[in-house]
Amino acid sequence: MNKEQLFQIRRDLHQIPEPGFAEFKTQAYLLRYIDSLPNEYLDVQTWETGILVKVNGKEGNRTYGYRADIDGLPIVEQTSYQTFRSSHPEFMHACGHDFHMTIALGVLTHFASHQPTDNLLFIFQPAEEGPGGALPLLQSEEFKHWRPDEIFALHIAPEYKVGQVATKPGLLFANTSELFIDLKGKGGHAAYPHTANDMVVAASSLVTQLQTIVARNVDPLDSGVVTIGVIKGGTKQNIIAETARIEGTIRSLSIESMQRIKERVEALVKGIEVGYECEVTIDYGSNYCQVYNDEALIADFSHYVSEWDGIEYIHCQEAMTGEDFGYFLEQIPGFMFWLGVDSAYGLHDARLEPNEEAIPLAVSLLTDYLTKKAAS
Ligand SMILES: CC(=O)N[C@@H](CCC[C@H](N)C(=O)O)C(=O)O
Repeated sequence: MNKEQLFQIRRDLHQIPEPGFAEFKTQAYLLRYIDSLPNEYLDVQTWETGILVKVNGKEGNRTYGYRADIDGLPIVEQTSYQTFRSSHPEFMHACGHDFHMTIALGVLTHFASHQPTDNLLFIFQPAEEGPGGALPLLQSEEFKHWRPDEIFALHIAPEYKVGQVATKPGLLFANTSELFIDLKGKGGHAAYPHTANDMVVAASSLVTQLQTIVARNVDPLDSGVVTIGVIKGGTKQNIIAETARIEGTIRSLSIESMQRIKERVEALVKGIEVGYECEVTIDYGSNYCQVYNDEALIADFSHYVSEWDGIEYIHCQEAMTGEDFGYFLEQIPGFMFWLGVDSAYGLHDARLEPNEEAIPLAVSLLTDYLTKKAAS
């Protein structure tokens, strides 16, 4: 498959970003492409809006899994793309899942006509950005039936150059928990604040207090994040808001800090209830466990990458990003790595423009890596 074909696939997918578990057009596109491949060695199953493709090896003693996530983000695209901008105005592939899928299809295309010795499993997984497709997929009969012995995945990294690959043994990504807080008070006329109970004021105070948790309650030698991405409340400038909602995410490197942060959120919320005479409910949404790379497999992969012409291997630090791929790694030995795509704008930025040259490079690297793995 040449690089223009890969770029075209990426651009097609870029135009149809969809929410988690609603990746209908994406699934249809992927299935159409997979159906067009030689199918002598392939078996295909769908699971929800995801797809599992098994390449049956000549001997098939082991199975190596490669996972690509397929959902988009609720971001209004602001890239300079003229011809392949998102056709879903409120959604964008701003986390590189269009790259992840294209690379998986590129590698799959090779193995559809070059039968490996062992089996390969390509996993197109929904809902990585939330509520999380990995855990229910792992529990599904479809996955159990083809469960791999080893598994890996990549994530694009705007901060690295094309040709750089970065990862580390052990902890790579943080534990995460979503955070949704609903506040209910008493609405009223803007001119009579003493008769009402203003949830805009209560929510504002809570957001400020939440920012003290990492600074004052998390061990400075550990790491934590409390980010509030959304604050909503009120209906009109001269009406006191009866309700407000705060949406955010909590991150920690250790499980103990996650527990501690949640205890502090709950304590601060109790204070708001008393102080502002309102009712507050907390919902932690979906939680992802850490991404923990298998040490022996990273030693093997880093050695392999370092020997590969045109790729620089970087031993990176852990990051506070989250990934439900961590659930695969809890059960199956494997690893995740960053793939450099050299964008001036980062992940979850409406202007993210990853360099497409990273796609053919990753396809060659992984095709070669899997050829060696599945033949050894
Ligand atoms: C790689 C990446 O950006 N992953 C997302 C995962 C989201 C987890 C969950 N929805 C949350 O917000 O806690 C990330 O934001 O790190």
